[in-house]
Amino acid sequence: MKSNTSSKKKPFKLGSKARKALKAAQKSRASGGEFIEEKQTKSFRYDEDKDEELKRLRALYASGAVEEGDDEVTENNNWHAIDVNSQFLVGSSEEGFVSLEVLSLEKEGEKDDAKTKTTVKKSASKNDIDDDGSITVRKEKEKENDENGEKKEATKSKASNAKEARILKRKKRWKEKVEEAKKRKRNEKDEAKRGDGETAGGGGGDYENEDDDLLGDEEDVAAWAQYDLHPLLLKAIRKLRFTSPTPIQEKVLHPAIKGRMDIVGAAETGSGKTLAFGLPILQRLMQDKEEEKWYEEYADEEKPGKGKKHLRALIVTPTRELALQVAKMLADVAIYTGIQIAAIVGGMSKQKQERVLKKQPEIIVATPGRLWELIRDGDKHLTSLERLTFLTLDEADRMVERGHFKELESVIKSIPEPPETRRIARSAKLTKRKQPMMAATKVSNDSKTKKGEEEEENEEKNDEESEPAADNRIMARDRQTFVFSATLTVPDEVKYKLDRKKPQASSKKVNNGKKKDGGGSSGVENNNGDYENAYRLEPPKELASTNTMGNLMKMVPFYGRVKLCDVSDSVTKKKKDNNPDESSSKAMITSTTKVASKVHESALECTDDERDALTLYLLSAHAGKPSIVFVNAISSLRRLTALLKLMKVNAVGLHAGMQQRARLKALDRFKGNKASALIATDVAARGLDIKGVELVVHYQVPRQADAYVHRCGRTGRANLSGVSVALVTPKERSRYLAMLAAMGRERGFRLPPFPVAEETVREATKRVQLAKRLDAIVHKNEKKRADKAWKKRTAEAMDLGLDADDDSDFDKNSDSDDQDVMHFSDNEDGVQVIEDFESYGKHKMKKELTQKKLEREAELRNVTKREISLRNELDRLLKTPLGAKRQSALTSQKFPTREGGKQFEKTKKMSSSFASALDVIGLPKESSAVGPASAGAVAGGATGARRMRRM
Ligand SMILES: Nc1ncnc2c1ncn2[C@@H]1O[C@H](COP(=O)(O)OP(=O)(O)OP(=O)(O)O)[C@@H](O)[C@H]1O
Repeated sequence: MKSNTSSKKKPFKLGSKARKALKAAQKSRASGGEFIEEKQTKSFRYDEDKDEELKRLRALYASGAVEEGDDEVTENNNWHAIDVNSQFLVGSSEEGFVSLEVLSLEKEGEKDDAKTKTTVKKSASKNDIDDDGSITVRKEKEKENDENGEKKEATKSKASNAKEARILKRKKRWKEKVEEAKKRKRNEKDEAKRGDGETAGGGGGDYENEDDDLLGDEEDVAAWAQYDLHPLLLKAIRKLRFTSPTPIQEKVLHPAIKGRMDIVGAAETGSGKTLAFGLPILQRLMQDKEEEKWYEEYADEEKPGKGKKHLRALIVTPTRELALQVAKMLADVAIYTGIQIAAIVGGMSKQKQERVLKKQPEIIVATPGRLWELIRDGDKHLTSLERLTFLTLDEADRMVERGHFKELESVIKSIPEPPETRRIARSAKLTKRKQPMMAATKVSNDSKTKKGEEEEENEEKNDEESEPAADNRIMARDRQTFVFSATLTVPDEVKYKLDRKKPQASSKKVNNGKKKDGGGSSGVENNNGDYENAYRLEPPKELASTNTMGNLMKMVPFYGRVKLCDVSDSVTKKKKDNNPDESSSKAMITSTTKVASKVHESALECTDDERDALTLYLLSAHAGKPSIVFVNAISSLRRLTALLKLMKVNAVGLHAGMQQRARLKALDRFKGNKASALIATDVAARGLDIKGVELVVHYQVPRQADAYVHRCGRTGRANLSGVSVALVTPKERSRYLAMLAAMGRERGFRLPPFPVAEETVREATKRVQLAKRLDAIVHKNEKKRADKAWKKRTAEAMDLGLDADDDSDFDKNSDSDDQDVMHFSDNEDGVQVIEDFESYGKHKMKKELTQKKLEREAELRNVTKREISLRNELDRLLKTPLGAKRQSALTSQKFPTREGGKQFEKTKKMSSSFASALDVIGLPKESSAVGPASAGAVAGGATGARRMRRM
């Protein structure tokens, strides 16, 4: 519809409502209308053909991209769609003026015949609609006092009231529908999540139709804008409430996403490394999806490899639980994208995992053992790695340890070299061009949103021609390698490889179409400060066979420029600051071990016997909240867990010797607050992200400093505080000191002592002693019961035909008896056979067993009595909470270092932050109080501070 040209314009006075209306009309004018004045009526003639926004909306609708309820797509500054159906697009303005637009829209093809009709109406209660498509702006009737005008107003207002009522009714209906649809979508999503435990990942990537309640407030994720992340990733980030990137993410995302560089990254535990390598992967996959769409829409040819789902990213982690956690984290971020992520770990059904692999997930997070097993078995998805774009080693330093290295090496060897591609910014451009669709919420009234195809083609040509040299001219292998850990060391021999003067053999520079051999660094490196640590590594010709970190670094194929990202706030960094001449690469990533800054470390000197009591003391002080106790051996774990359970501590064990199902169940119980203490070996030391853990106890000093750092890292994560307490016996002292030295701590540095109430510790000791006695009996009885069951089964298998009574004889047979009777060995088939049985004779055996019957039954009865009485005694003690009877501070007899404390000035220096950290873990105020008075006994008298002997 063409606009009427304006008649002469007269100045007029408007009320506040009308002024508002006028403002809106003027805005609309900018998008294609014209303000006119007719008699007493000030009208805005609306020329919809000139309205770019309207055109865009119509095109969206015609293409089927917009459906009812998709107001997120059609929203703009002036108004947003409130209803879309086959006939009408109804919009309302936030300004309150253009309250309604009824646009009849045609599907493509019908365009020529159908007429588009637009009616825009005043928003105030007395709105006017002009059938010719004009917006009418009126002065308020009372103020105008024009008779004719009044008459007109009256008529119009009647008509408009009726219409308004209809519109309101329609609005209401629409709102209900939208709510219903949203609810349905949410339910569907929840169900999909519950139902598909095998592969995690987003649900379809149809972002135009996504639930819109998460979009809108761009402020929440504004800090991420610099990385041009795909809107669906941003949407998930916003949902996760990650308002800004963490330091390691800040450092990594630019070079990894925009520079497509390889990354060697070190950052303290709990600092968000998973997303530092996860986001570049997801972003690239989304870019590729956009590119595929572009090919579909614009290009004559099909995108190479289209239709096939390839494995695009392989992430290897040292433990199964970590693999599952990483997969879950990525799935959370990929929730809206349709990207499929699967975890392939040992201890779970291989068949099930093969089924998962048949779905061809784009991202796999795996442990090396099972991964190699499946590759060796020739799994199709895992052996078609020609499009593998990302190889990530999480906790890389752990990979070089025993048990992982060989398998990892085999996996890496099995990955073919990636194809060489020209690195161009095309995908980025495509993404940019498609952004209006993806981020339609951000679309402004900019009239450039839609371009003719010809125009686009030209633009693309120009783009490519005018592409910045650095982006357009590098031939690069299309694979990025990420190596991450909190405790990463790159030895000098490997750093030598990072010599910037060595160009990568497979890299070629393309300069204005002419290929040149890469010579020197100048052309290769980006002068942008972001990439100041950019290096190229030669891909290794021979893979290393010995398991050192250096060899891992040699074994890992770096095909592109490598960026070293170290935000571990290391000692070596300080060294670097003092020596600015030193190459940054050489100074960084040498920081082996650094405990996360939010973890308050402490130590407690104790004897072997005291370990259990102190552990009980610490767990009780922190009762009800999740704590982790790390032990060095499975046997210690079993004993301690049983002991704690007897003392009514809700403890659960986790170690590598457990069935995978039991491992996951234990972890689930702990995560779900069904157990308050996790007793674990170092299998749980790395990577596990368990919310709310505030206390980590090192029951024994770990064998390596990096294990200590990772153990500590289970608390103090994501900017929260936590406390670590290392129990150190005299025997462990040298290991403890070596550990401090390995962490770069100054000579003479000791961890601050953890203050304890000695009297309470003694109370704990009493309970522990009782529990130990009880445990010994329970253990013995359990063993007997197990023996009994086993012997019964064996006897049945031998067809001895024992009486019911005879069963008890087996109960009471000692191990030595058993050995006299039978000898078991494995035959070649692994089947147990009984040797010497025939020679012994069934009859003789039966008789012998019967003779011992009475005597052993009596013994069993006694044992049971003892067990019951011990249980009762312990129960009596446990009725009073630990520490409730504490009255005065006493010093330890065994540890002069814990007495008086005058000579231990360090305690005085214990920071107030440590004191408050103790508060965090719930220690009573006086026990956590530190300062001069706490040197032995704090005022109030209840606390004796244990402290480490100066060594
Ligand atoms: N940008 C962010 N903002 C807020 N929280 C974040 C952000 N990125 C990650 N997190 C959260 O921080 C926690 C730790 O992240 P992550 O597990 O990736 O740490 P990590 O550095 O890998 O730790 P570790 O070295 O122990 O494996 C997680 O709970 C994660 O959800």
